[in-house]
Amino acid sequence: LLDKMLHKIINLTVRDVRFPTSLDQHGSDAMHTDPDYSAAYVVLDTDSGLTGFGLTFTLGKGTEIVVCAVEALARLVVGKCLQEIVSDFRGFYRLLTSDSQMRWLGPEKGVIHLATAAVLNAVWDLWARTEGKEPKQLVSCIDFRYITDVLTEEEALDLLVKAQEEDQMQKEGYPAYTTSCAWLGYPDEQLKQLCTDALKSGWTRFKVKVGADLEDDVRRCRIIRQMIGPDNTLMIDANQRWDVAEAISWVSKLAEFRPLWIEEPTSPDDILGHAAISKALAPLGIGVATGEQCQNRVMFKQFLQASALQFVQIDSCRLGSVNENLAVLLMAHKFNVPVCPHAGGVGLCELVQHLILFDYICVSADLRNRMCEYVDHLHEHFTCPVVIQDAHYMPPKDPGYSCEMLESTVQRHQYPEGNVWKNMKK
Ligand SMILES: C[C@H](O)[C@@H](O)CC(=O)C(=O)O
Ligand SMILES: [Mg+2]
Repeated sequence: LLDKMLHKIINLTVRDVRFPTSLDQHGSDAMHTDPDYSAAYVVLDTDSGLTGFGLTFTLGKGTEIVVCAVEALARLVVGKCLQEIVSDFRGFYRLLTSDSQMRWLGPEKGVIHLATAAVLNAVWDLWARTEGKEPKQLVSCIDFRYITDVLTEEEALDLLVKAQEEDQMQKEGYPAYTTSCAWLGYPDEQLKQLCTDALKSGWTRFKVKVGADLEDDVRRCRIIRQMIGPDNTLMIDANQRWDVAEAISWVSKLAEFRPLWIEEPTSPDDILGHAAISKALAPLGIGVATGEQCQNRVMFKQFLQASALQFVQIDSCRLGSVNENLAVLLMAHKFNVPVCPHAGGVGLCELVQHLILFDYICVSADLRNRMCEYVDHLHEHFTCPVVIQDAHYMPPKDPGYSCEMLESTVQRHQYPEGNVWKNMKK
């Protein structure tokens, strides 16, 4: 019955929801030393009673700006029927990203693109609650504008129908790595304890934050490499801290710990810089990973064309939702570069698990050098939190895009009026 309904969107609400994670240094890195994991949280109500939930991730301050941007987009959404949107999803994506006045705020980058992600994530959630999708329908969601020189609609369809590997995911899940042991602000004792716990729970892949102080990095990488042993996997993440030459020399000094990748060594916009770093570090067996702050599919296209990354880190809230991430997954496949999604934030694990499962089942059918990030924070605030078993993401069972928060959480954490914030000086 739900499939037959038009689901007219009659209301969009957006709220500023913040979690005081900085108090415990969760999520801290060399550039973001005190993040309060936060979200602009969108709810779409329809006349049928079906509700869609979406969010985009922020670090606390400034979430109110994203909320304003979502409010500015609301008039393009409210009054539309879900069927009308999804029957020309590419057109709807363009409507949001190419409004002739608002596109000046981007286009397809920055706050306005984060807002687009929040709204479109809610639309995908709504759609996912109603029905299954065919490859052709999915390809029709992608805006190929600016990327047809590397990927056409026909090619995309061809790539999509080839892979079909669902059973293995249902049984074993998708491999994950953890970042939660080694945020930059954690003292060594905490790092050791978390690492011990993680090893006991079956984790074999670990990411460490680096980039603030070389001596600290050497000490922390030594601790973690000793604890995890020679066969487990280590990655390092500098969150854009260095210039190009500095990145090369700093990472060379950490090469003895055999990191698989250095993540975000320099400005996320510096494609040629990443290419130079990739070239310099290749002989050391260290790849470059980036993407969590890569603005759009066009940047990803150029990163791939320039061989500037060896691991594509898509982000469910930075790009224009599933629509734009589909384009990136397909381009990465074409360039034979593995996708390892970013998930360090609130709700990102919940969202991105869908994208990486889709990538495996419908695009890549390949697990070599592939894993999805996991962070162990704030899952209890979601109605359908991720399920991790033996360091693998198990496929979600509930319909939707998994980012509905408990209403009690939203009320308590709403900024600045929720109880969590009312009495806190921030
Ligand atoms: C500020 C965030 O926690 C960031 O450090 C996350 C990140 O870089 C990652 O998970 O990777
Ligand atoms: Mg990172």
